[in-house]
Amino acid sequence: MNSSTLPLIETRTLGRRFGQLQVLSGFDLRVEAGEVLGIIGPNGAGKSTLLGVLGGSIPPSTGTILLDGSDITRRSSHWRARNGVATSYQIPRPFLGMTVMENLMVAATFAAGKRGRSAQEAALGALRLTNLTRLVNTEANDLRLLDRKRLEVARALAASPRLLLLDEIAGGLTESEIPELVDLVRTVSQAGVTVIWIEHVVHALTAVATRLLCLTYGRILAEGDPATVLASPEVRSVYLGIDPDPEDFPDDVHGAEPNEATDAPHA
Ligand SMILES: Nc1ncnc2c1ncn2[C@@H]1O[C@H](COP(=O)(O)OP(=O)(O)OP(=O)(O)O)[C@@H](O)[C@H]1O
Repeated sequence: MNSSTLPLIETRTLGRRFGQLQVLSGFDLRVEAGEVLGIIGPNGAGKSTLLGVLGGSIPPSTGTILLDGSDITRRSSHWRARNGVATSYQIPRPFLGMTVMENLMVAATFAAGKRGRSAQEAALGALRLTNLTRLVNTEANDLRLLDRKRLEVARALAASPRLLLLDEIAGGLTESEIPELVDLVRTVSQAGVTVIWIEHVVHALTAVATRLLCLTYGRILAEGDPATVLASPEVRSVYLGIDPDPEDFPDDVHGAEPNEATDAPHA
């Protein structure tokens, strides 16, 4: 088959069970190169499990994962990091006593398996993309949270990924910092990296996502363009905690956040 017709990543009947709990079930996903796919869903919907399965830290119980058409289901997270799939987590875990550049060199060398000049170029590229050049000699310990988040994304980018998985990276940021984070994700996307971003800060996702998917009980409740997904009665009810009757709630829901009164998550 012509590789240009293949999605960058695809899952077929993916499932993951923890004991008696079926967290993901019959999960089929196709993500094309260049997309920014946003994923929302209530607490416990299976979002982080899905990201872990895609990134290789959680083996699936059933199903298949294809990267560019090749089966990577049994490949480790280490292998995936070196072959185009990188993950950035909510809680930054840099080496606190090292500078920004040292952290990126470690990521490029050990996580990505690059050497010498290639490692240095990857680290410098990640620095530029994440706007951290000004802080190159600052110890991670001294970075404010937003810059630690940048560094976390930069460490993932040092592996030169084609697919970047973002797990609730807006967590802990102030409302005024969110636009900068959105700009960061947009810049990464414009550099040619495909992004899958799980997030509870819905307006951050809608600012940059080309497609939104709402997960509940490990299944797709709705997917499509962000405005349509957020307007869907099921998503309004299950995730946003809004009465599905649009007559009662005519306001635009683009800025809506999950309703804390439901089992929906924190913003
Ligand atoms: N290692 C594990 N062992 C047992 N159960 C787990 C494990 N990891 C996740 N679960 C359970 O699987 C379900 C889905 O968890 P997951 O973290 O994927 O949800 P989520 O949608 O990311 O939730 P949140 O929005 O709260 O982060 C939850 O009920 C969780 O308790």
